[in-house]
Amino acid sequence: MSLAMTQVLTLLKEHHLLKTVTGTAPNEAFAAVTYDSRQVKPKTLFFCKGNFKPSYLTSAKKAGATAYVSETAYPEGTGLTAIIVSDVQKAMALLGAAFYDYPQNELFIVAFTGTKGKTTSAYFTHAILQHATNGKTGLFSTIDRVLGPRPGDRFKSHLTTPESLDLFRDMRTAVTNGMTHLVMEVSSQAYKKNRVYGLTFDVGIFLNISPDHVGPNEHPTFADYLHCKEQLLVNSRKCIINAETDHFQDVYYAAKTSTQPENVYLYGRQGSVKDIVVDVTFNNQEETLHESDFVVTGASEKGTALGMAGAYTLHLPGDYNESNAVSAAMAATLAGAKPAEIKQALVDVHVPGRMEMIDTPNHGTIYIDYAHNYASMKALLSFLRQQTDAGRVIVVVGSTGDKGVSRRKGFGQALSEEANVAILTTDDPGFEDPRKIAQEIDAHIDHDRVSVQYVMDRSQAIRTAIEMSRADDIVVLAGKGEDAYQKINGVDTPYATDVTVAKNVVKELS
Ligand SMILES: CC(=O)N[C@H]1[C@@H](OP(=O)(O)OP(=O)(O)OC[C@H]2O[C@@H](n3ccc(=O)[nH]c3=O)[C@H](O)[C@@H]2O)O[C@H](CO)[C@@H](O)[C@@H]1O[C@H](C)C(=O)N[C@@H](C)C(=O)N[C@H](CCC(=O)O)C(=O)O
Ligand SMILES: Nc1ncnc2c1ncn2[C@@H]1O[C@H](COP(=O)(O)OP(=O)(O)OP(=O)(O)O)[C@@H](O)[C@H]1O
Repeated sequence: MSLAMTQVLTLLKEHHLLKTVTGTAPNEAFAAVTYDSRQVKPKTLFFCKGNFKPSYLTSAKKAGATAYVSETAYPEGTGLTAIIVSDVQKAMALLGAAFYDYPQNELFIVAFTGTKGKTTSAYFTHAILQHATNGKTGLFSTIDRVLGPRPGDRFKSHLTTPESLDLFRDMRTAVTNGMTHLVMEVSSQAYKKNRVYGLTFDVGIFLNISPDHVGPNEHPTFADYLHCKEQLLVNSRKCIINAETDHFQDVYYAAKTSTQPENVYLYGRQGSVKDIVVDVTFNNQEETLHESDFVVTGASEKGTALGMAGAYTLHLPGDYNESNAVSAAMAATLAGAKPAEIKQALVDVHVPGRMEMIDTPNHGTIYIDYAHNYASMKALLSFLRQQTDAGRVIVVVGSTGDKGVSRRKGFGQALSEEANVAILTTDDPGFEDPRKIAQEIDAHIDHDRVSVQYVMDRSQAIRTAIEMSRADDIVVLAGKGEDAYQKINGVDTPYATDVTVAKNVVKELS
């Protein structure tokens, strides 16, 4: 991979990003691109972005960078070519795509956005397309990135949507490894920070939106959050929209600004959307705590033409997971999958930390789930409550520190509406006091309906919940999924995972 200076300047000029350039050498070319001084090699084009310190540029220069792209010129960069731009994140995305030689042109890309269900739906779609493409589908999810067929091609993700340079690098690796398709999650932050600037997706799916991610390090307002999410549809060739989403009209309008209506597909649960003509509907046939059977119907000419009508079984409980599965099936169909491949994948699929279930001989049934805001907690608990006749719903939950402060009120509300017992505990407290966070959740709990305990050691909280449960109770371990750490004072402190802790307790008790 390489990039010539002439190409850099042409691209930046074409996109009206170039402000000034000083010290260009004739025929200058780059052998590497990075935004991290610790990764610099000789002939690197270095990007100064975010919470950048000028000393990083000094380090980059020492390590062999020959030019830097930045919104400000730095004295520490004297001797390097200084490419000053109006938006470094956009510049980075454009130049990253060029450096890695536009890998997106060699992949069919399906991208999901939504407040809830991105990871689950991406996993479903990936599972279907793995069948359809004979193992040639990559995955960029919050949990992990899959760039090829070997175990070494799968690694943990740091961000839901990677920085643009990492994104294009990983796409290129996926192509080199023989991948023809890619399923990815696109967070609102990805658009806010221009990580996917310039990228057009083959299919973009909008799952839902609810209040979340508004705060100092994320979005200033809900309107900004919605706007960023809508950009996925503006930048997709074909769009799929959940007609049940809040702000549907805004979202549909955004899709139609750049996509012909015949390439916009709407879906919804039968009877749940009024005044909207959907293309695909689905209807539950049977739902248990283990799986659900549902039927998909083409509700318009366009929806029928997809050819995916029929009965499906999903081996993951939760009525909202049926909706996720339908979005995945539609996206996979547009990517070339057949109903038989969809059916097989939905039976086999496993999504780590989402609705994992542990049966106990004498205590309640335990669910480990990643629910970590009002919408997901409400969806999860109301589903489980409908499934249990006599038993109690016992929930172990905390809320993250330093971000998502509104989630604390949301948890209090959802617990008041659906739970019998809340064990408040620790969940990635960051630089905050976990007990204080728990008190903020507690302030919104209706104590006439819910009995509350504070057990700040998360493993101990899980033990308390399981020990107190009776056979017909449901125990929910919420918010951490399969996270194997707790973020405490800036350090990822190892944690055994909710699943492991729960399994150990169950073993001891049986
Ligand atoms: C607000 C935001 O987008 N922050 C991201 C951003 O931070 P930043 O650019 O300020 O980077 P930084 O780590 O502070 O460092 C500044 C720069 O100095 C460089 N550096 C640093 C040290 C050094 O020795 N040398 C050096 O050159 C760094 O590489 C970086 O380029 O770039 C970093 C990677 O370069 C990300 O890790 C970081 O995400 C933070 C950790 C984060 O938590 N982001 C969240 C809000 C996020 O993006 N979440 C969404 C999901 C949200 C959802 O669920 O919808 C996501 O897509 O993951
Ligand atoms: N369609 C949905 N509607 C409401 N809640 C959902 C939906 N899908 C999943 N959930 C709930 O949200 C939790 C997180 O799901 P998932 O990881 O798939 O979403 P996500 O969009 O990737 O979330 P995040 O952005 O927080 O990583 C699940 O564990 C479940 O409790």
